[in-house]
Amino acid sequence: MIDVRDLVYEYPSVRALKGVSLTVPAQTITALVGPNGAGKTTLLRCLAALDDPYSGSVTVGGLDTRTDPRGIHAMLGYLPDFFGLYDTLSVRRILTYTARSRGIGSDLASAAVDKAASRVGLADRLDQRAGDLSRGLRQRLAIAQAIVHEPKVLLLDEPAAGLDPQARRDLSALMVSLKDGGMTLVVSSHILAELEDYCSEMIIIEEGMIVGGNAIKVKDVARPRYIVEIATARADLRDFLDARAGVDVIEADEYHALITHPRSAASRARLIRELLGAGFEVSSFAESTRALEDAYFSQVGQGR
Ligand SMILES: Nc1ncnc2c1ncn2[C@@H]1O[C@H](COP(=O)(O)OP(=O)(O)OP(=O)(O)O)[C@@H](O)[C@H]1O
Repeated sequence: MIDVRDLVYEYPSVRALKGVSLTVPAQTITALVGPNGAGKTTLLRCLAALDDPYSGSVTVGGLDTRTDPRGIHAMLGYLPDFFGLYDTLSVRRILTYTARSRGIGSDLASAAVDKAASRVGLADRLDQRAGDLSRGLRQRLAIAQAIVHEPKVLLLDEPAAGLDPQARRDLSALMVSLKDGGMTLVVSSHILAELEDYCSEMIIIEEGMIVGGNAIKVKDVARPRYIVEIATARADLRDFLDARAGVDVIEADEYHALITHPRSAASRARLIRELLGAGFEVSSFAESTRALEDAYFSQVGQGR
């Protein structure tokens, strides 16, 4: 659905994107993560055809951002990291205004408003003033604005920032339901721990480049990640694991290793037996519940 090739973007004083290439499959949720200043917002703005690249190309649904920005605006919704709402207006009026400014005719606007409000769970608040909504509901209203024209692609820049845990959980469920309804979502976030609740791919960006060159599959059900810990240091832990069939070592030091391994109790038991047989004092062998964070921290900062 989205295809980015060798994208370079420059502000007057800084090259913010240094040759980014990526693809985003249709009807998926891709998380865009990385440290402050990595280039996430710049990339999202280029995907949304709001900024023109210095070189390279971006296509969304087969349209090129340079040659058909308006076509892309029609098929795409964008929630910026800082958004404003007309606090004195009702939810209905705000959404109606957005629908009309998106070119939806007056005869269809009311149905579009009702649909967008109900998709984000605001159907019973249409007559409430935006200024009276909680932060979580304001975020939902801003997302409703971004989807009122039923885009195929939705870009969300830090949508979870400042939300409490319940509102973040609701937001995750909302994103999944939008994806299930056919949308393709790209979401930038700093909150790694919750990405696994909703996204299927993670792209790490650092200093304007995609780390590792590829998206990371968030949930690989067949090959989960395990953390192996040993009580006494062994410099050969990585080499030993590397040599085992079916094991991929993501990171390792003398005391622990993060590995991927087939989800089979028998093969896990065999690996533990082999470790013990080779004199490794295994103190723990557990599935990593923070697989994304592990993957993120094993990748970010390596190039420095
Ligand atoms: N309008 C601008 N003018 C000049 N430089 C900018 C501008 N906007 C961003 N930059 C610079 O471009 C780089 C990428 O910024 P960007 O906002 O895309 O990063 P980010 O990953 O979204 O950061 P954050 O997580 O803090 O929002 C940074 O070095 C930033 O200082």
